[in-house]
Amino acid sequence: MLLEGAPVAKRIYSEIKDQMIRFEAKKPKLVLYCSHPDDSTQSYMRSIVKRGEKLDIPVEVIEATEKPFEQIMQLNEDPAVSGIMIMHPLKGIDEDIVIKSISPLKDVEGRGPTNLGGIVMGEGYYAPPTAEAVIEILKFYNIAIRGKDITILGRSTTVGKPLSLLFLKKGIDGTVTVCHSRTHGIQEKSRAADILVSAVGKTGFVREDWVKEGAVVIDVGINLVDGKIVGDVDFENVKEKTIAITPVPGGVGTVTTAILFRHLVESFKRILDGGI
Ligand SMILES: Nc1nc(=O)c2c([nH]1)NC[C@@H]1CN(c3ccc(C(=O)N[C@@H](CCC(=O)O)C(=O)O)cc3)C=[N+]21
Repeated sequence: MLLEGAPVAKRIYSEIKDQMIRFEAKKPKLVLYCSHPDDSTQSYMRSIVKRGEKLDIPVEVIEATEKPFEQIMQLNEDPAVSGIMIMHPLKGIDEDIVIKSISPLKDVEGRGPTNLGGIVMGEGYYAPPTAEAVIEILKFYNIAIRGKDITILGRSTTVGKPLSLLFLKKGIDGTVTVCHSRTHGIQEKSRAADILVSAVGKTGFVREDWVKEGAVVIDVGINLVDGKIVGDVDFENVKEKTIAITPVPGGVGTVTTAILFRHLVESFKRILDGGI
């Protein structure tokens, strides 16, 4: 089975549109805060802006000045702003400090300590959209997670670490192994997985001999090769061994953007309800 992101994203966007109707004239706004964005960041920003146009949701790009802290405080206090994304990397600015200064209510990418900590406690506002997209896809296609052996390749703050905690949540109940560059026997640990998630950022990282027969493979990798997007998984060879696999492009990435906008609308509702 090919786990395409489009039908998952479509359902999320239709839920968003239903909610937008109820808001009438009022609208959420997303701010993309950047400093000299690189090619890959610019391409992501363009695709978010385009999606905003489709949904009739304003997306504003703001360039960092020499006073980032003041800028973020102003965005935190502005009731017209529902969500703030700090585009990575922020060149010439300490990104960690800027991230920590976003109001947790507007941190729609779940990058700050309050939202990240919330995942451990099981009651966070926003989990990182890419991590959430993985769970969303598995649920959409009715792939059982409870009690399964899951191996995650990569321990990033945006995917590997938060995703491991989402898999551990009560009601999801996976058993997780997280591998990284210092892991011994990474191939064996990958081969042991019922569900293998790759979030490494290296083309061709997962080969067919890394995958158990009948496994589910989720490719989170977004690698630019000759201007084209390619995942971490050697798709053509690996797919023969799987019962289900995500394509790149058209898989997890498609759902990520949808979840980002879902968080934005949630934030808008919270702020309307006086949650700010
Ligand atoms: N705060 C922050 N969050 C990020 O998530 C983030 C970032 N900064 N900085 C840059 C990197 C790079 N990145 C991309 C994501 C999607 C595409 C992309 O091309 N996506 C396709 C779909 C890809 C697919 O279908 O798999 C699209 O949106 O149409 C490119 C690049 C995000 N990043």
